[in-house]
Amino acid sequence: MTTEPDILCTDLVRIFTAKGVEVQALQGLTLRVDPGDLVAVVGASGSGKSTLLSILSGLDTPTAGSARVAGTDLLAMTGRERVDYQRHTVGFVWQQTARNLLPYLTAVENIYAAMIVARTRSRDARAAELLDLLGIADIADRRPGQLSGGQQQRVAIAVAIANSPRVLLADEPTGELDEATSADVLGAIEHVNRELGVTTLIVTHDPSVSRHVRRTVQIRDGRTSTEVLRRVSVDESGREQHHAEEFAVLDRVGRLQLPQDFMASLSLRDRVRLSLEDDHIGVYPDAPPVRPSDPEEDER
Ligand SMILES: Nc1ncnc2c1ncn2[C@@H]1O[C@H](COP(=O)(O)OP(=O)(O)OP(=O)(O)O)[C@@H](O)[C@H]1O
Repeated sequence: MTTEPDILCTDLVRIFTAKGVEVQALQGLTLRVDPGDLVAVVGASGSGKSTLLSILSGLDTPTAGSARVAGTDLLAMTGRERVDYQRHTVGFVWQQTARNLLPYLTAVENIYAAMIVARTRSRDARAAELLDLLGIADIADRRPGQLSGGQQQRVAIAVAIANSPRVLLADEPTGELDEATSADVLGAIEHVNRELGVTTLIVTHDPSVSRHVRRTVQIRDGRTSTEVLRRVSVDESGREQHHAEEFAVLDRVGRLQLPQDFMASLSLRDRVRLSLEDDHIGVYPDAPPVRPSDPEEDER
């Protein structure tokens, strides 16, 4: 039996029209994230990462395609369902602290505020659990302005998961932090994912995020292009071995993006030759390679 994914985007298209010019921010993006997964979506500026997150968080709707999160069809939500979805099904951590936390409330009051709005019960027990999980009990009574950037993001994570969402979405959660603090905040997200099993998607332009997640999905030109999967195995002498394998993403109709360095090294462009072999598909430059002429062949 296959479980239903917590995030399933199929052929997602988002076109913006600005001053009569159309921009295709997403061009048929396909993405599947299983329950409990921790996935990073990386890509260059303008590749469509924020557009994807706006759709998944219910702030924007796609032009075409389908998107389901934890069983909710994001294209068919009523206004009321959208509010419920944002309060109970997904939690968000944004790059800017001002968007995550209310500046006039303390850390623990911010956590309570999220629970009060969603009418969550057993608030005292939940708040204590979150302070402990995120290691922020000692700063619970400070306001955001009295916290470091890393502490603010830890509080933001606690607020985002206060109502036990199925999915946690983070948009550049380390965008304003230095390297060491970024690693600390990503470690906190990893810890929450492991302890609570909340399905987590982190969108970032920072490739170093891949050290903290099992799966890194690359977006190029509004489509998922490649994926790196990491796993750890233990060898005979008990040593941990880290493995990373890169895959191209194949969509429903068979489209894939070849990695740019592969294309450059074989000068692949416009058109390629394909051949079906027993266990793989060969991709060759359009023009056959020029071989030195065979004298015997020439005589015939
Ligand atoms: N509201 C909008 N109106 C017009 N064009 C938009 C709008 N939002 C995004 N775009 C365009 O869509 C494309 C994808 O933008 P998006 O913000 O999703 O990329 P990104 O990968 O998140 O980039 P960054 O890392 O710089 O935030 C860009 O070309 C952008 O200019």
